[in-house]
Amino acid sequence: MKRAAEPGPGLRTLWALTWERGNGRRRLVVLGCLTSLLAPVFPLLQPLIVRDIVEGAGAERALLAPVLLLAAVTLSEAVFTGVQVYLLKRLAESTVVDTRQALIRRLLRLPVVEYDRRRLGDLISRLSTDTSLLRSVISNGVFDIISAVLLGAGSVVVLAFIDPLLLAVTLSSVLLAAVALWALMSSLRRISRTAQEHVGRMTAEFERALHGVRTIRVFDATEREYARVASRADDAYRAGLQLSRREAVVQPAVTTSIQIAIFMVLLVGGYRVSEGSMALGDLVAFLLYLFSVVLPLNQASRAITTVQVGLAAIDRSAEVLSIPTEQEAAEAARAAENASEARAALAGGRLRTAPAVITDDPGPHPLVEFRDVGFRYFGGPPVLSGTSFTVPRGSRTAVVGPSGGGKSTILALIARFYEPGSGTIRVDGQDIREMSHESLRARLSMVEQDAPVFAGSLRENLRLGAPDASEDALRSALRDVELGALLDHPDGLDRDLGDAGVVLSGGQRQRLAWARALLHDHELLLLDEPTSSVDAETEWSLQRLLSSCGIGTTTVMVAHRLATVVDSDQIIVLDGGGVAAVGTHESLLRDSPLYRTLAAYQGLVDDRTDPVRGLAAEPPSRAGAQGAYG
Ligand SMILES: Nc1ncnc2c1ncn2[C@@H]1O[C@H](COP(=O)(O)OP(=O)(O)OP(=O)(O)O)[C@@H](O)[C@H]1O
Repeated sequence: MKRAAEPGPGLRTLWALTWERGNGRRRLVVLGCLTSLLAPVFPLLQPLIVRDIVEGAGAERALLAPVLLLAAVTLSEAVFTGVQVYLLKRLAESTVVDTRQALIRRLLRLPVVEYDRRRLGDLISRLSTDTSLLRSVISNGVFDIISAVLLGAGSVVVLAFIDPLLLAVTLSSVLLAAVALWALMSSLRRISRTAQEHVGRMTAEFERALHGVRTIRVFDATEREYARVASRADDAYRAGLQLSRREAVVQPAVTTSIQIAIFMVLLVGGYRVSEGSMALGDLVAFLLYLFSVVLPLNQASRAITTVQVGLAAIDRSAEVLSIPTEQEAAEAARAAENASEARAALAGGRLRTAPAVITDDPGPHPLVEFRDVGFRYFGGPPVLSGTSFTVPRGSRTAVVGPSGGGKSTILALIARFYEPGSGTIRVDGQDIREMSHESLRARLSMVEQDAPVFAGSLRENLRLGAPDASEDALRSALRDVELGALLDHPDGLDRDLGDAGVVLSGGQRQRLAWARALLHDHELLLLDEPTSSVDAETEWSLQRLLSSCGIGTTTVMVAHRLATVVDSDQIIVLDGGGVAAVGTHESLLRDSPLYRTLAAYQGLVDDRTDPVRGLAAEPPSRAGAQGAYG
């Protein structure tokens, strides 16, 4: 993996972002280049005209023509600069918006494991802060450097014609400035990248603090959280200081060497004019050209800073843009697997011609099938190993077991948020790796454990998975989940639910998630503890709703409270990363010691011993009480 502060291929990415990705922008890039090439023409012409005027005044020639020419050139330069600024700003804005959209597109499509691994605040800062820096690279950076280099080079050529000796004197001190600039350039990008990474971490810490602001208040942790975020701000400040120290050395070095160059020209040139070996007009022109050499140096030093800071930001954007999307990662994995299968087949003397279609049993397929599935989260211990079970079509299947046993993981694997490490998952007889994520998910609906509600209106939340649902359908879905009272609010479906649905209670949020899931067309409903935040009465009505969901709907429900799943068609008991037992409530009570223990702990049966684990022989008698087993 690339080291954090290592400069990446920023210029190449900049080229890709401005040119390769934007057909409509190419015209702007060409015009930007042309204007940058032409911009030095004006300051190169002006000193020549001034020299004519000075010499004409000395020789008492008519001055009107050169003065008018000077005025025309100066005016044209002003207009030209206006056009150039507009073109470059437009190019910059258009590149920034495209890059932002590309980042958003990718950031919303990364494999779920990437969100687990990364800090969300850092991803957000790449989208906001880093793309803003990209703007200045284009509008004030790269093209300024082109103009400055051309103007400097052009001036040097003209200076060589006017007075080579004076030029040699000048260049010796300008060289000092160039060396100082080079020194600045080499370290700037690395330090900028570090500074931007610190800003990313600061944003991530801040996002964490805002996310849990109530918990932080209750635990009186505001000061400590402030210290965490502030220390990240301090890190960014220190990197900024490092940058400033370098600039503090380089900027005066550049300015001083420029001053020395001017003094030298005045001294040597003045002396030569006084002794008659140089015309006054030449000295004036020389001085003006000298400004054309040294001013671009200053301009270049600012532009180089901008470009280096911006390139560091582009590196960070490029890093995100190079992460494969969920679909790309799956395709790459599939291609690698096919290649290795083909190699193995070739080595064995046969070549597979078609993907293996899996049908051990010719009868109707179960809707979901896990066969020997093994899975571990990135870098973690195994969560599932050799897990096999089937979910018959139209059935209500429950998954129960100890907390942390992998119940939610099973739902995440069915929804293909993660790829299994081994084994196969099939939906409707087809290996889900052979399906696109979209086509798989088009068959699913889900109520997640923490039932996220999105900032926005009630209507927007309901329409998330059913954008075409009618108003009546939305209202009736709300009534189905006992949320009809929300419609009494004066804003009705337009009611704003606040950030993460803060205006709703926990139970209301969960019921809203139910309504959203039911509105989305689905064959398979995945429910992850979908009644954990609702009262007993609502729980009962949601269960009834589930029963009346319609023939053809298959549900897989993770549950802690066994009371909610006793009438399931089958209950899968997970333990130790595998399936400990499968059956109905009654058969499991009879055959599965673990299930009997869970049921006893929740007061569903009167079994006062724990035959499996030898735990306390007195489980809480309260129905629904939850202990170590959920
Ligand atoms: N995104 C993740 N990254 C790393 N490890 C994870 C992740 N999600 C879950 N785990 C780990 O995987 C294991 C199984 O988690 P999972 O959420 O599937 O259990 P569960 O049976 O649903 O638990 P609970 O009943 O408490 O909700 C746990 O040890 C958990 O720490």
